[in-house]
Amino acid sequence: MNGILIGVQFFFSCVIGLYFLLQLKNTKQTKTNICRDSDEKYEKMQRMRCIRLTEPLTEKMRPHDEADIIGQEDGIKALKTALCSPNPQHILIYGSPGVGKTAAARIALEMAKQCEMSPFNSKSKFVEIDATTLRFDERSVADPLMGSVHDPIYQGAGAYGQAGVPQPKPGAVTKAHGGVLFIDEIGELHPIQMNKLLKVLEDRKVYLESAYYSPYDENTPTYVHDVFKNGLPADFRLIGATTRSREEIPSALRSRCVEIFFKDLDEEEIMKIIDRIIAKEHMPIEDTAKEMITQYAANGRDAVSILQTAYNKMLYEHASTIAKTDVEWIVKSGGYTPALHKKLNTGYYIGKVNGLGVMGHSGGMVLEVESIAQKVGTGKGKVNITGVIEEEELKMSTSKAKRKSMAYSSLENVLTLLKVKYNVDYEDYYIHVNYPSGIPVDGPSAGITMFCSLYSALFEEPVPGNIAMTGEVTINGNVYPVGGVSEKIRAAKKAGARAVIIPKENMQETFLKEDIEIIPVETVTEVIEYLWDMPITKKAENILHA
Ligand SMILES: Nc1ncnc2c1ncn2[C@@H]1O[C@H](COP(=O)(O)OP(=O)(O)OP(=O)(O)O)[C@@H](O)[C@H]1O
Repeated sequence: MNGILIGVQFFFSCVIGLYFLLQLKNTKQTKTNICRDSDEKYEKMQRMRCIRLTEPLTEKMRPHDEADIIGQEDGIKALKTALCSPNPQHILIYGSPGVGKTAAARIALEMAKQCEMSPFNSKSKFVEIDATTLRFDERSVADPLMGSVHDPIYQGAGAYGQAGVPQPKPGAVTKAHGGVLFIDEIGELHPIQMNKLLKVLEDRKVYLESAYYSPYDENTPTYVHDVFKNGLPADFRLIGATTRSREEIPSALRSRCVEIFFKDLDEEEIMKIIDRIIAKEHMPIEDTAKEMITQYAANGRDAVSILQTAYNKMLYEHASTIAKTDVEWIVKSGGYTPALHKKLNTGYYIGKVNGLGVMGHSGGMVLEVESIAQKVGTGKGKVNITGVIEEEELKMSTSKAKRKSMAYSSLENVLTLLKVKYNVDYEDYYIHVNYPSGIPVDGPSAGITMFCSLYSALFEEPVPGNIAMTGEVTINGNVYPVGGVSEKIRAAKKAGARAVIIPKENMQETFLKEDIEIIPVETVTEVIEYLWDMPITKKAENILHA
């Protein structure tokens, strides 16, 4: 009996021994396979690292210091003011694509690092992230912005996974600790991500959560306990860039940031960007080709890209210089459209006046208005207006409302003013006011232009073609202040205006240094006196009773 038992025991011992021997062999085999696979992949990666294409021109020509950024002097000054101080502020940059927002933000941090009183130092990082690539994940399994926790259920057989310990993964807010977090297209952040970001800006740390974490678990390393107890550090300054308008950005974010506007680049500025590249890269190019690029490039990135294609074409065709025909071919095949830059002329026109407007990020622009007025008999008149927005939809937090466009209301105000103060009964006239630019006009600032245009048409008073104006007109003939006057003055100057009429309340000391005559006015009477150099009532009476 004993012999049988010993035999059975021996048999099972052999089976168990064999089992473990096989397991050991398998493990060794798997390890060998993994090592072989890893070696092959490592070698492949090293081979890939040896392959390098040449650096694209856009990378090579990335601005490296303040002087390299063209046309954004005001924006850079504002960035420096906000960042180079003992107490740097969060910043929001508005502007069209490719006008230097990212480049300026990078340079601003470098400048702040040189600043003695700045809390930034040589180790301060610039962490760049694009909000359009940040997917919102309700379970926060992977959150590259805030950071996430890899719970044991997702970790598989890793060391933390086997020990059942949740593993914190820092996000961009922690990686940017002590430096700048740059979020491109910040307006595209999901509202929940935006709220989380606002909380981090306030706490200057980020708290992570996990159902797998237990403060009493002795297996959990001290680092993980510390993260769950005290949060991950996230003390950074935010620079958000957006191509959206101010109204589209949540006010909670805006109120925590300094808002800076980057303007669109004009032909002269695009030319400076081109000249900088040509000088650095020693590119041979015809002057007419350069001029054509400035007409078609909507921003700095476009200019660099057109130039690079033209240069490649020249090399490919073994030509000796970039010709205008090369650029013509590129703009045609690339579907580029030319930018319209209105130039004023010095003639005198009846019914034609230069107004000024502000469009999105493009800054100020000259908007022409033309009017005709024909007497058609008592009560037989008609008033037409074209080229303006007729109706506007207003979105309020709880409801939507429609209202007549401000340009429409301006026309009604002007007609009332002409009737009451200047005895012009518009019901007796066929009147047509037109904004020919193709850009729908809205806003009260069209008032003064409409008034002068109609006045000129009614009283046949020619208006100088090199004067521009902006201002709201009331039914009593007062000129009220409007927005965007600095941009409008800049646009008038660029268009070659001799003088700009603005509301007196908008007048600033800095305008006196501008290389253009600024005429501040409080009433339309002052405008008329300036334009036609004689007291209005007398002249109007002369014409009306002729
Ligand atoms: N104002 C400028 N001065 C000089 N170069 C510029 C300017 N704007 C753009 N560029 C050129 O275009 C490239 C792209 O600019 P950048 O990425 O800074 O633009 P951005 O405004 O951040 O655009 P996006 O909103 O598309 O990210 C730069 O590397 C530079 O070569």
